[in-house]
This record gives sequence, structure tokens and C-alpha cells, in this order.
Amino acid sequence: MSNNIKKVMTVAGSDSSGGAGLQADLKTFEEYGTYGLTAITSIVTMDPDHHWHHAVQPIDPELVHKQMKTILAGGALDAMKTGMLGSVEIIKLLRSIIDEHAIQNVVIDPVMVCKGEDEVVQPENGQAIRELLLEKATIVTPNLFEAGQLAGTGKITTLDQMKEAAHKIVELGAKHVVVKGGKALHGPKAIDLLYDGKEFVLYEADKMETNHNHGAGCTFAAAIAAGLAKGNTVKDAVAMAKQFTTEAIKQGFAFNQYVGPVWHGAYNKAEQRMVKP
Ligand SMILES: Nc1ncnc2c1ncn2[C@@H]1O[C@H](COP(=O)(O)OP(=O)(O)O)[C@@H](O)[C@H]1O
Ligand SMILES: Cc1ncc(COP(=O)(O)O)c(C=O)c1O
Ligand SMILES: [Mg+2]
Repeated sequence: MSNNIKKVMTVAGSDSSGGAGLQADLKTFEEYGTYGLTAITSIVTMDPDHHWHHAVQPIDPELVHKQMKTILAGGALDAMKTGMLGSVEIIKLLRSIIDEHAIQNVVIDPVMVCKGEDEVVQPENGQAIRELLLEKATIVTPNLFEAGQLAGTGKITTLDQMKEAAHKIVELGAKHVVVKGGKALHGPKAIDLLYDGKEFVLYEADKMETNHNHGAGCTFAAAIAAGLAKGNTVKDAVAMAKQFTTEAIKQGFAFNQYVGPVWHGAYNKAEQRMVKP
């Protein structure tokens, strides 16, 4: 076994349905050939008797701290990624851990909404992410809604507004931001915009007419983190993550009548390893 294996930590919520959250992160880290570690911040359950309503149960910050101590007892990490963070206390704790261990290659996925849900999950967390985590971010990966919230620009519907929000988010301290146009931006392409304070780079793929994209955002951010851990530049890591996520969406499937997750094995053609009936 190679002793050069790259270690990536995710600090995220558990999505028992398997498409998003730390489940998406771990599956993606594995597909990238990296070693994933997890600190669970919250457990999300979906209610099949009430239209798949999401309920978030945050984990005690002390227990989150113990998980991180376990992870960091293995030495320096090559990258880390955050997802749903559970509470403001957990966000404060995370900031102190990033500082104390001088963690590099920090990918902040500022999860504020889940697809198919109208409510903002834990609105107070958005503010804390903005104040405490952006300045530690190698890259932050908001969708259109989250970019509008972080930048304070409100609803985003155009590429120019994506650029304006990206500019503000870099001003807030993030080294890079990739604003995900995804399905929400009007037009035939799924466009993501990367900005480093100097240059805008666009990443495009054909937009797929599908609702089977649960977990796309988590997968994209996890892929960026794994790419950075392996020593890629931010630009290359985003380009690779875009392809990885596009394939995962292409092979999304209906889990039930409410949700369709992406399939994280698609890029590496893991279906070829499936047992044939
Ligand atoms: N229908 C789609 N077709 C192609 N790419 C998509 C589609 N929906 C999302 N994407 C891409 O998937 C990635 C995750 O974006 P998005 O789904 O907007 O994030 P989130 O899950 O956080 O809302 C981005 O690269 C985005 O452009
Ligand atoms: C634990 C958790 N994290 C993150 C998300 C956001 O997922 P997405 O990748 O679709 O933005 C969800 C959505 O259900 C979730 O349950
Ligand atoms: Mg998301």
C-alpha cells in the first residue's frame, strides 16, 4: 500500500438517503483514490409520510470536537471540505481547529438549502460561515441562492450578477469562489463561474433535463477537495470536478417518488464492476 495516500476530511451532515452530505463526500473521495475521514455535524432524516420533509438534528459540539481530534491524531491533512455544519457553535469550533492546525486546501461548501425544500436550513449558520469561514477558504462553492446570501446581493438570475456576487465573496476573504449556475441559471448550459479576485473562468456542460441531481453540490465540492489534496491547481481541480459531477448527474436515478440522487461511481465507469444478473 502506498504511504503517499492523500487524506481528506469532511465536516458535514449525514444524509441517510446516500446522495448528498458526508455520504456523497466519502464516495467521491474514494473514486478519486484519496482517503476520506469524517466529522459528522448533524443527521438529516427525510420523512416519507410528509412529502420527504427534511429534519436536521445537530450533533453536540463536544462530540464534533472529539471526532476532529480523532482525525487529526493521524497527522496533517491534505485537504478538507465542509458541508452542512449543524450549529454556530460547530462553526466556531471548526474555525479554531483550522487555525490551530493551519489546515490547507480548505473547501467551504456553504450549504444553506437542500434541493426540493423551500426553507433555508438554519439561517444563523449562513451568517457564521460568512464571518468565520470565508477568510479561511481556499475556495467556496455556493449555488446561486447561497452566493446571493453570502454576497448580500439577493436573488441572482444572470451571469453578470454571478460575477458581482463572486467579486463580493472574494472581498469577504475567500481566495477563490466558484458560483454554481447549475440548473437554476436560465439557458441550455450548466455554467459555473470561478473567480480569484483577478480573472473569471467559466466551466460549462450541457444542462440535463433531470431532477435526479440530489447531492450534485456536495459531490462537486468533495471532488474539488480531493483534486486539491492530490496536488492539482484550483483551476484544474474545478475542471475535473465539473466533469466528475456531470457524469454523476447523467447517471442519477429515482430513489423513490421524492428524490433522485446522483451516482458517484459514474465518472470511473463503476457500472462495469457491477455483478451482471
Ligand atoms: N441539470 C444539470 N445539468 C448539468 N449540470 C448540472 C445540473 N444541475 C446542476 N449541475 C451542476 O452540478 C454542480 C452542482 O451544482 P448545483 O446542483 O447547482 O449545486 P447544489 O446541489 O449545491 O444546489 C455544478 O457544477 C452545476 O453546474
Ligand atoms: C446532510 C446534507 N448535506 C448537504 C445537503 C445539500 O445537498 P446538495 O448537494 O444537493 O446541495 C443535503 C441535502 O439534502 C443534506 O442532507
Ligand atoms: Mg449544495
